[in-house]
Amino acid sequence: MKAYRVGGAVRDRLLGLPGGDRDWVVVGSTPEEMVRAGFLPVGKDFPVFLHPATKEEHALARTERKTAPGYRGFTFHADASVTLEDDLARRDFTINAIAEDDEGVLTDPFGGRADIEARVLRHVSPAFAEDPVRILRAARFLARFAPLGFTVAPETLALMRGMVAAGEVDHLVPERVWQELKKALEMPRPSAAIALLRECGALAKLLPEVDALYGVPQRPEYHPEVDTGVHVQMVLDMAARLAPGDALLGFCALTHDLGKALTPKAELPKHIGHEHSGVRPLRAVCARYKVPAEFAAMAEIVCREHLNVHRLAELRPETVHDLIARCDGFRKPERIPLLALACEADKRGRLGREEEPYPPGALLLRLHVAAQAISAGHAVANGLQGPAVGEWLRKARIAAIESEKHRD
Ligand SMILES: Nc1ncnc2c1ncn2[C@@H]1O[C@H](COP(=O)(O)OP(=O)(O)OP(=O)(O)O)[C@@H](O)[C@H]1O
Repeated sequence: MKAYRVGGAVRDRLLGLPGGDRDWVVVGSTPEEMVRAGFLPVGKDFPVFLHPATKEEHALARTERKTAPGYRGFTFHADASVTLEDDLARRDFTINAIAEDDEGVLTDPFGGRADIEARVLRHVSPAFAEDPVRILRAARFLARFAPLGFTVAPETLALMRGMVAAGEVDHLVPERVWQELKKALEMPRPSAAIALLRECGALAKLLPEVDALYGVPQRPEYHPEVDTGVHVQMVLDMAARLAPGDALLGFCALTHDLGKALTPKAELPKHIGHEHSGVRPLRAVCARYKVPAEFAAMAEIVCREHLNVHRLAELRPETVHDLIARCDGFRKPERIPLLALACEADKRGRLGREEEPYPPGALLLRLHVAAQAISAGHAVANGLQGPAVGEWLRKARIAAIESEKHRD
């Protein structure tokens, strides 16, 4: 038996990025032999084992055969006769289909190294079209590597378009879409993922609410980029810049303006009430992909409140209090910094406004901290009970917001 490093670890090293030896492929072995050698079996669908000492994943070299539509319709074949090249041939992108042995010798039958140098994401073989998840993986890898100059090979984009046209993405299960989308939102340039999904037609199928934002104009004095889809892409990248790797913020950025696609044509380029009309499509997205509850709740807060936060300095203290209360920001204080960041990303995700400061963000944090410092314990200490506690608390918090607002 012989083990080779494969996949992301080899790719990242060739790109000069840090990363460990995570994944291995084992050639010329059988499951029984792996177990005899002390490896721990972990794979449900195909033979994957953990190294007894390093706990790194070792998969038996395998081939795969498509048996049904969708990403689940595969049968795998793994025995001692499967070669390294066979295994690399079933992988998604050439840059992920390079193996390295213990002496550092590379096996690269599909030109992965050349594509790393040329910064190209290219599919390994036409079998790419058999698994629609790969469309989402392409989007995720582009969101990750676009800052390094990567683009998608034209023939890969054409293949992806063909897959979408053939209805392949209709077979994707929601969990898998969400998992990949969430990962894309953790990457440094999530806009590249959304743009690629749009280019191949997958966005219209998977997230029609987002796709519908392209071509919707906004007032140029507020939005020099004009197009709402372009704005959302800019907000996504600004969010990734403000809080790298934060998918929750990324999801808020992606969905904050969904209401703008619903503005009646006669009202354009104004979008009066979009913060309310956006809630319905947002809920539809969350239901479709079983988005985690806190993602759904936070995205709804950002959708509803972003205009209020932008004009926070003009709001009366009781209005600020009620805004924080609507976010449940006294019981879940971590929501308020996130709201502030999302609103900052919205304001700075505009053409030519990227480096502008965002004073409402810091103000919201200050007012929240001041109000949060007053607790029910203070009311009880003052001898209050029952509903009087809540009333006292609201008044005391409003007063705290007022005095904090006038502090400087
Ligand atoms: N759906 C798929 N189709 C084809 N090959 C795949 C697929 N999923 C994973 N692979 C292969 O398995 C390897 C490991 O997959 P994984 O999802 O861990 O990504 P990775 O390339 O290691 O990147 P990361 O650094 O994000 O882990 C990939 O590099 C690729 O060769």
